[in-house]
Amino acid sequence: MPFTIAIDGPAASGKGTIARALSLTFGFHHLDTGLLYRATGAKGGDPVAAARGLTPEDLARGDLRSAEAGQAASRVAAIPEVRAALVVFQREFARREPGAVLDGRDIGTVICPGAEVKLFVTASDIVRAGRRAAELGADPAEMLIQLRERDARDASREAAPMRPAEDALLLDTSEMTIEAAVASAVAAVRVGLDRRDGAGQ
Ligand SMILES: Nc1ncnc2c1ncn2[C@@H]1O[C@H](COP(=O)(O)OP(=O)(O)O)[C@@H](O)[C@H]1O
Ligand SMILES: Nc1ccn([C@@H]2O[C@H](COP(=O)(O)OP(=O)(O)O)[C@@H](O)[C@H]2O)c(=O)n1
Repeated sequence: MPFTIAIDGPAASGKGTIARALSLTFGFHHLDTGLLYRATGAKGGDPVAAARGLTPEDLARGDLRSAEAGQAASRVAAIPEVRAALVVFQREFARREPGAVLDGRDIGTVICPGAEVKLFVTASDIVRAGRRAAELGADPAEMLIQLRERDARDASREAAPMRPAEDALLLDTSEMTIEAAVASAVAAVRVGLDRRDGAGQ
């Protein structure tokens, strides 16, 4: 049986860092679902057609990590038909053997409500803006304005708004090192794996 880990949370909270570490630790596949929205926004033109026609080359573009691509992603991500076009690919990915880690905004609530482990990763907006500014070489104050705008849009949209699933474990990394945050996530996944293995016996 495949094992699915859903990781959601606001911008620059550490989702991708944790997801990559879990995929390495457990040998699971990893999908950064934000890239699907970033690539859709970066294509330009009709966003619904862009989402329906996404190719591996679109996802490999070098400019998808920029702050501008993040803002464009958040705008197209509010369109229900864009989200609908990306559901099947994500759900199929989530069932890959031996397991999969998906990170985004609606993984635990909409894409994989039955995921074996769900984490909602947060950090204060000032900490997140500082981390993203350091990563991109940008101004922290400007980054804070952008992250707040994007988080507000992501949380208030009607289609699959960003929110923790009821059964998600909340992980506030504001005062955690990467190592500590990863260790907490690894421990949560071990509990989930033990539960699955126990139930299967
Ligand atoms: N616990 C942490 N402490 C310090 N820096 C972190 C921590 N978690 C992530 N980072 C750094 O913050 C930035 C954003 O992390 P990332 O995993 O890309 O977030 P997300 O996927 O949620 O946008 C990266 O530069 C990453 O190295
Ligand atoms: N599952 C997802 C993933 C991303 N997104 C959207 O895509 C944008 C970019 O996501 P991302 O995960 O790459 O952004 P960061 O958290 O890395 O800054 C988000 O602001 C959301 O608007 C979404 O709506 N649903």
